[in-house]
This record gives sequence, structure tokens and C-alpha cells, in this order.
Amino acid sequence: MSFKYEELREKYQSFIYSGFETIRTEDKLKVVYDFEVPGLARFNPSLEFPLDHKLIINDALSPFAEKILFSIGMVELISYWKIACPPRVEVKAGKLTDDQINWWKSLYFNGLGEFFFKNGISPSKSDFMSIETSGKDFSEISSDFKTQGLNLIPVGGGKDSIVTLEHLSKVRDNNVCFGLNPTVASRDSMEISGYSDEQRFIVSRTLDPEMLRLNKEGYLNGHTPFSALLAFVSYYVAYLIGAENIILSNEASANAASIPGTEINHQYSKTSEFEIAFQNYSEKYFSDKIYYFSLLRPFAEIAIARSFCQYEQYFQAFRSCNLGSKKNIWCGECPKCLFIYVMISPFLQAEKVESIFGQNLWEKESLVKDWKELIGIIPQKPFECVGTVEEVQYATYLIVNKTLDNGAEISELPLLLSIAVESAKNGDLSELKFDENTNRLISEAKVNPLSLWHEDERVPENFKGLIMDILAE
Ligand SMILES: CC(=O)N[C@H]1[C@@H](OP(=O)(O)OP(=O)(O)OC[C@H]2O[C@@H](n3ccc(=O)[nH]c3=O)[C@H](O)[C@@H]2O)O[C@H](CO)[C@@H](O)[C@@H]1O[C@H](C)C(=O)N[C@@H](C)C(=O)N[C@@H](CCC(=O)O)C(=O)O
Ligand SMILES: Nc1ncnc2c1ncn2[C@@H]1O[C@H](COP(=O)(O)OP(=O)(O)OP(=O)(O)O)[C@@H](O)[C@H]1O
Repeated sequence: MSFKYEELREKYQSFIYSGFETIRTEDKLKVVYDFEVPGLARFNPSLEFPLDHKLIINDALSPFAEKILFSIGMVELISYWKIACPPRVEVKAGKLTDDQINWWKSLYFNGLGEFFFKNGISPSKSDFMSIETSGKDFSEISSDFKTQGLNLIPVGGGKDSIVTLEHLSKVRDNNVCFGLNPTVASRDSMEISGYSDEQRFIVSRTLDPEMLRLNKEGYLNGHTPFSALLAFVSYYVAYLIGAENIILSNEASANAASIPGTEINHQYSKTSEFEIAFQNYSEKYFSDKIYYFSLLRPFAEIAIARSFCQYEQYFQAFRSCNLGSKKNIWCGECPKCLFIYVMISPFLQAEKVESIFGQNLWEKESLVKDWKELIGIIPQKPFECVGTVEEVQYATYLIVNKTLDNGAEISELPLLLSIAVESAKNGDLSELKFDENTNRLISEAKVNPLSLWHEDERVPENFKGLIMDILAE
């Protein structure tokens, strides 16, 4: 059975965030959130933080710590609210100002853009949800905590965080890797880049099984802004260990809407807009001692991919595929696998790329639709963490011409590249044309994505020197 948005909102009018329980033992802090949709279900998701980590210098349950834990609940609640989308959200776990309420509504609305779209819901930003708050007032709490000059680096196991780890290797002693339920690839990345257990901070998160059960029953489900959760959880970890920087690996390309001309972006919480919003929120309501930014924001995915290609030691270990993340595989059937295949292909031998994925994706019929979306023949990007149409076209220009320069005939190009060439001949690609005289693709890129420096970047000056080579590699 599948349930409808309007019917669910009619039946379940409120969502309650009652509070959170903290259970401290010698070596762990468990935080259990209490959410309820009256008449439907109660949810108690939890997080566990190690307390025996040698780098911890601040009290895990100080009033300031509790303020951050409360805020993690505000972001965690999205996953549970979306099951029935009740119009009224009652936050009894803490008071928020109107300015804060607007901030949260904006995150929920933008972060759920794909969820609304895919479920055929067109809510208005003003009335999709009202938020009433009561309970503890965290506003006057002191933010006087200790810092020790560390960089906290979230590691997802894909190429981006590896490029960050490598570019920060000069300041290795100050770095701490952070993993939230880390995958095998994430742990392997930390291992290969030489970070011992003491320089890793691992947090575990448990979803409430009742949500998974209701998903199966047909209640509303879909994409949630996972990176926003990462932002708040990593902020708490940064506080615990006195880190002054939280260094993400989000790229300029994440800013592009999934559906051109709309605000719907699968990667909303990886955008500059969210990065800046989080910086403003954390500075205003938490502290200015911890700075959250993305080291790779200046660059397009293709430039990051080129940089990644010089670190062969990670080739068999990294995984960017979301669908295969639990099995530690490249599924070879999703847009993200194809996108990564395209991004690294200009810079590596074809055999090398194939050996990473265990198969040749260029020849797969099953990927034709994803390919058409990635390269812009179909005007909607796949709902995945993939880059822009322009950089896919640019990569294709490099790959096709490289293949032809190596002696192949046009007729010998693999399936997906032939589709690209045909489309270029027909004038169907915005920045890619075919020159019949030279038998080569021509790029009409307005900006060469390999030399793009995105202006919305917020990289501190003292880090810029460490990344400039990404444009030149
Ligand atoms: C869906 C998700 O966010 N998964 C991340 C989560 O994995 P977990 O094992 O906890 O859950 P799943 O098995 O993936 O999902 C089970 C069901 O629960 C729902 N759900 C899950 C998480 C959540 O926060 N809310 C939910 O409602 C879901 O709808 C399913 O029905 O945590 C892992 C690490 O702790 C992450 O690695 C998982 O991320 C997936 C690999 C993934 O595909 N994530 C996508 C959201 C994604 O696109 N991630 C982007 C970030 C985009 C963004 O921030 O907006 C990325 O990887 O770059
Ligand atoms: N489970 C996780 N724990 C900690 N950080 C994470 C986790 N998942 C993702 N991240 C971080 O979130 C950011 C965005 O993730 P994303 O998946 O785009 O990057 P990636 O895994 O580094 O590279 P790729 O684009 O190749 O997948 C990166 O900084 C990444 O390290």
C-alpha cells in the first residue's frame, strides 16, 4: 500500500520532539532522541560517541555540549517527520528564536526538495510546516571551551575526501579523521593515508527500526539531507576534541540543481548555500571557535578527479558508489558509478579504469538513460551525487579525442561514447560539437572546468597554498 501526503497530514497533525536522553558510561556517550507522531509511532534513534578517545578535552555533557546535542536532534528529526509530514512540529526539547525556526524550516524545505519532487508533492515554503518550541533555553549558555588547533576531516571513502587527506598531509599531525558509521572504504582511506586509531574519531548512529518498518508499509520515504546531519555531528566531535576546523570535501559542482531551472538539488546540504548557512548558524548560535568549510569548494569534480588519479595507492580501496556502499562494491549500474568512471577516464589508461570497476561501463546498455541524463541529452540530472552536465561534456571531449588520437576509428567507439558523438553531430549537446574536417570533438566550454576557481569558496587563506596545485596537476 502507498500512503498519500495530504491524507497523512490530515490524519497525523503533529510531530513531537520531546527531548533526548544521555547515557554516559566510562567509555561511551549514548544519546537517544525521542520523537513521536501521535497515533502512529514513537521513534528513538541514537548516536554513540567514544569517550575514551585520547584527544577529548571538553566535557561531553556541558551545557554547551547539550545545546549541540539538542541541535543534532533538530536535524535527525527530518528522517522521522518525512514519514507522515505532519503540519505541526512541536519541539519540547528546547526553545528556538524565530530566526532559528526560519533557519531550520529552510533546511527542511531545501533538503527535502528531491523527496517532495519524487513523491509528487508541491508544498509551499511558508506552510509545509509550523514549528513551535518550548523547554530549555540554550541561548545564554557559555561557549567557553578549550581548543587545541586540530582539523577534523570527515571521510566518506570516495575520491573527494582522499584528495583532501592527501592535500592536508603536510599538516598531518593536526588532523583527525571523522567517520559516521564508516564504510570499509572510509576506514581503508584513513588507513592508506596513514592515520592511526588515535587520529580517527568514529561515531555510530542507529536509525529507529520502526521507521524502516513504516517504510516497508508504504509510508512516505525518500532522500534526506545526510550532509546536514554530518555537519552537526561533526561539530559536536570538533567541540569534544577542541578542533578548530571541520574540513569537508564538497565541490563546486554540488551547487548545480538536479533539475535545471529549479531549486531541487539532491546534494543541497553539500552546496555553498548550505555551507554558508551552517557557518552563519554555528557562529551565531554556537561559537566562532570552530570553522566549518569545504577545502574542495573552489574546484569542479573533474579537477578533483584529475588530482585523485595521481594517488594510485587508493585505486582498489576507494568507493564512491552509494548503492554499493554497504557491500563495499562498485555496483556498476548506477549514475554515480558511471559519473566517476567518466571523470577519471581522461586521466588514466582505459584498462586501469576498467580494473577499478571490474567491468567496462562504456559498453553497458543498461546505463544509456543515465548517460543521457549525465551528458545533458535528457534535461534532468540523475538524483545522485554527480557533477555538472558541462563537466561531463568536457570529460567526454577529452576521452573521445584521446581514444581517436590513439588510433581508434569513430565506428570503434564504445556504445556510450558513440551516443555522445552522434548527439554532438546533431547539435544536441550544449558545449560539445563535432568537427567533420578533423573528425574530432570540439569543446565550446564557456569555462574550462579543469581551471575553474569557484567564487563562493570559503577556504581560509592559510589553507589555500595547500590546494593550488589542484588546478595545475
Ligand atoms: C539514505 C541515507 O542517507 N543513507 C546514509 C545512512 O545509511 P544508513 O545505513 O543509516 O541507512 P540506509 O540503509 O541508507 O537507509 C535505510 C532507510 O532509512 C532511510 N533513512 C536513512 C538515513 C537517513 O538519514 N534517513 C532516512 O530516512 C532511508 O530512506 C532508507 O529507507 O548513513 C550512512 C553513513 O552513516 C551513509 O553513508 C548513507 O548514505 C547513503 C550511502 C546514501 O545514499 N546517501 C544519500 C543520502 C546521498 O545521496 N548521500 C550524499 C549526500 C547528499 C546530501 O547530503 O544531501 C552523498 O553520499 O554524498
Ligand atoms: N559516513 C561518513 N562519515 C564522515 N564523513 C562522510 C561520510 N559520508 C560522507 N562524508 C563526507 O561528506 C562529504 C561528501 O561526501 P561525498 O560522498 O560526496 O564525498 P566522497 O565520499 O569523499 O567522494 P565521492 O564524490 O567520490 O563519493 C565528504 O567530505 C565526505 O568525506
